[in-house]
Amino acid sequence: MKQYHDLLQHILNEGTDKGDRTGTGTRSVFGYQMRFNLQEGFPMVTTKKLHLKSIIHELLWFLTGDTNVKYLQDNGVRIWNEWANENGDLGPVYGHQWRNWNNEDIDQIKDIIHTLKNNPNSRRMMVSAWNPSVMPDTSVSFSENVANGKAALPPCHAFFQFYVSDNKLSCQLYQRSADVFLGVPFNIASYALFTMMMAQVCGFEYGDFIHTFGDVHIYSNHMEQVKLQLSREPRALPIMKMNPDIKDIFNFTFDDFTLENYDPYPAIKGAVAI
Ligand SMILES: Nc1nc(=O)c2c([nH]1)NC[C@@H]1CN(c3ccc(C(=O)N[C@@H](CCC(=O)O)C(=O)O)cc3)CN21
Ligand SMILES: O=c1ccn([C@H]2C[C@H](O)[C@@H](COP(=O)(O)O)O2)c(=O)[nH]1
Repeated sequence: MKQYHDLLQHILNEGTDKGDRTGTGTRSVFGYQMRFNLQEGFPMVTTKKLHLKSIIHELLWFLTGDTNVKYLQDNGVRIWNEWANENGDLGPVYGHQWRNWNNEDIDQIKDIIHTLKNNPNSRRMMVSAWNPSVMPDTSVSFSENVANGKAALPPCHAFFQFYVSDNKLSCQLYQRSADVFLGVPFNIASYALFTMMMAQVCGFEYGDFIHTFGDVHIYSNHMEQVKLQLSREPRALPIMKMNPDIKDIFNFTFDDFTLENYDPYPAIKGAVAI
C-alpha cells in the first residue's frame, strides 16, 4: 500500500492547515488520486491492523438499503454510533440513496448490474449517494436533522462509476471529504471489495479501483499516529477469497469472505472527529 503512504506523506509535505466543521483542525489538500490494481492483491492497509469485520458488515448493510445502526451493532460494529439518533436512525444516508434514490423507487445498484450485463460499454454506469434534497442543516443536531427527514451526515463517498474493458471491471470513486487516518483505509477496502463482488456477479475479471478525492485531510489529533504509521514498512498485500457460488450481489453474507495472508502491524488508536 505504497499509494496510501504516498498520500499521507503528500499531505504532510504539501497540505495547508485548515479549520473544519468538527472544530478539530486538519492539514488538507484539495484533489488527489490513487489507483489499485485488484489483481495484485486486496488493498488492505498493512501498517496498522484494520477491523475487516466492520468493513464487510458496513458494505453488506449499505447493499440492503438499511440506514439504522441496529444491524451494525448486532454484529459488533460501532463505527456509525456517534451519528445515529436514539432509535439508531441515520436518515436517508448511503444505503437509502443506493437502493431507493430520493424515495422514488430507483434502485441504482440493480440498474447498474443490468447495464453491466447488457451494455458494458456504457459510459453512464454511475451511482450517486449525493442528494441535495436531504442535506442536513449544520446549525441543528444530527438527530434533529434525522427527525426532519435529512441525512445525519452528507455522504463522503458521494458517487462512483463502473467501467469495463478487456473483460475487466474497474470502479472509480469520488470522495468529497476524506479522513485519511481513520476513514480512508476503510473506504479503500470497502470499494475494492464491492468492485470484486460486482465483477463476480456480472462475470468480469478484476480491474482497477481508482480513488479520487476532494478535501483530503489528516486531523491534527492524528499526527503522531500518522508518523508512527509512516515509520513502518508496508508488507505484502493479503488475498481476498469470495464464495464463487454467489451470483447475486444481494446474496453475499459475512461468511462468504475469507482474507488470506493478512499480516498487519499492530492497530493504532485515534479519536474520531464528530
Ligand atoms: N471524522 C470522521 N471520520 C470518518 O472516517 C467518518 C466519520 N467522521 N463519520 C462517518 C463515518 C464513520 N466512519 C468511521 C468511524 C470510526 C472509525 C474508527 O473508529 N475506526 C477505528 C476502529 C474501528 C473498529 O473498531 O471497527 C480504527 O482504528 O480504524 C472508522 C470509520 C467513517 N466515517
Ligand atoms: O466514509 C467516510 C465517511 C466520512 N469520512 C470523513 C471525512 C470527514 O473527515 C468527515 C465528514 O465530515 P464533513 O464535514 O461532512 O466533510 O468524515 C471519511 O473519511 N470516510
